[in-house]
Amino acid sequence: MMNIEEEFLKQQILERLNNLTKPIKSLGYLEDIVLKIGLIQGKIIPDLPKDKRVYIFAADHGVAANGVSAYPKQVTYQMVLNFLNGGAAINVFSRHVGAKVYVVDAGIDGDFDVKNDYFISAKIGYGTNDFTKGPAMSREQAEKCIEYGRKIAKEAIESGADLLVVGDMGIGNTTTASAIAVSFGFDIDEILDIGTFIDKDGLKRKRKAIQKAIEINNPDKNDPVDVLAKVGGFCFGQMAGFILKSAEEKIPVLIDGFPTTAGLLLAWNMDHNVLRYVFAGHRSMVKGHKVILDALNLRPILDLNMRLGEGTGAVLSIPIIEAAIKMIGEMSTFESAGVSKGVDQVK
Ligand SMILES: Cc1cc2ncn([C@H]3O[C@H](COP(=O)(O)O)[C@@H](O)[C@H]3O)c2cc1C
Ligand SMILES: O=C(O)c1cccnc1
Repeated sequence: MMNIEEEFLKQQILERLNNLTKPIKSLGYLEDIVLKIGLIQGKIIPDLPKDKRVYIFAADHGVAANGVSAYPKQVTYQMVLNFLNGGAAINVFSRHVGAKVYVVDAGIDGDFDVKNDYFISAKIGYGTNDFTKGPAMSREQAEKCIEYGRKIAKEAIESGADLLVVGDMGIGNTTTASAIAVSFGFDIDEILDIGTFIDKDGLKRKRKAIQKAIEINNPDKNDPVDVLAKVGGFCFGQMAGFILKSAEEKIPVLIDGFPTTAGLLLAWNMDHNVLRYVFAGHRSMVKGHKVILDALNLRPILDLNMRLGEGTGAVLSIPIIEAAIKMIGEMSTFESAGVSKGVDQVK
C-alpha cells in the first residue's frame, strides 16, 4: 500500500515519462523499472547507482550425498577460490558492468586461508545435515543465518553500496531451493528440474530426496524459520536476511536464478514488503523459476536461456536498469525539444 506522498510521487513520475519525446508507454518495461527505482529513492529522476555489488552466498548441503547434482561437492569450495581469483563467469560479467564481487562463506565444508577484502567469513557450520534423514540445521542456526545475512547487508550499505545483487554457489542448491519451494506449497512437478544437467536417474533421486525431506521433517509453511531449519541451507537463510535488510534500508536488491529466488521466497514469507525493493534480473532455464516469479508477480528483466547462478543473470541486467534511469533523466520533453504531442495529449 502506498501512502499519499508516494502516490503523488508516482503521478509525477508518470507525468514526466509521458512528457518525454516518445509515444506514450513506448519504452515498456523500462518505464516500470524507473518508476520502481524512483519510488524507492523518493525522486522523480533517480540517481544512477555508484557502488554496485554482488554478494555470492556459498555453502554446502548434506543432501548432496544423495547424488542429486551432476558435480561433486568439492566444487563449492573450488569455485569460491575461482571467484576470489577473478576467473568465474560472475567475475567477467561484474567487470563488464562495473560491479564488485564479494564472496560469503555461509557454511562451506572446508576452511579458507585467505586475506581478502572481498571474502566474508560468516560460517554457520561445515555444510548442513542431510535433510532426507532429519532437519538440515537447528532452529538456532536458522535464526543465526538470517541475522548474519542482515549484518552483511547492513555493512554493505553502511560502506556505500547502493545496488545489491544476490548470488549463489553450492552444489545441491537447486535441490535445496526446490525443497524450500515445495515446503511453501509449490507443486513438485512444476518445480523439479535437472539443475546442472543431471541424468534421468539423478532426477529421480532428486525428486525422492525432496519428497523424503518434506515427509520426515514436516516443515511448517506458516513458519519460514521452520522451513529454513528443516529443509533449507545456510546460504539460503543468509540470502533471506540480506534481502530483508536491503529492503528495510530501501536499497534495490536484484535476485538471480532459481536458488536466489528461493532465498527471496523465505524473505517474502517473513515480510511481503520486500517486493517493493526487489528486481528479478533474469529468468533462468530452471523450470520452477518462472513458476515462483509468476507467483510473486515479479517480471524478469532478461531471459537468456541461462542456468548458472552466481548472480550472473542479475548482474547482466544492471545496464538495463541504468539505461532506464538515464532515459528519465536525459531524454528531452516535448516542450524542451519543440516536438508535437499526440492528439490526445494536447488539452
Ligand atoms: C563449475 C560450476 C560452477 C557453478 N557456478 C554456479 N553453479 C550453480 O550450480 C549449483 C547448483 O546446481 P545443482 O543443484 O545441480 O548442484 C550451484 O552451485 C549454482 O550456483 C555452478 C556449478 C558448477 C558445477
Ligand atoms: O537458476 C539458476 O540460477 C541455477 C540453475 C542451475 C544451477 N544453478 C543455478
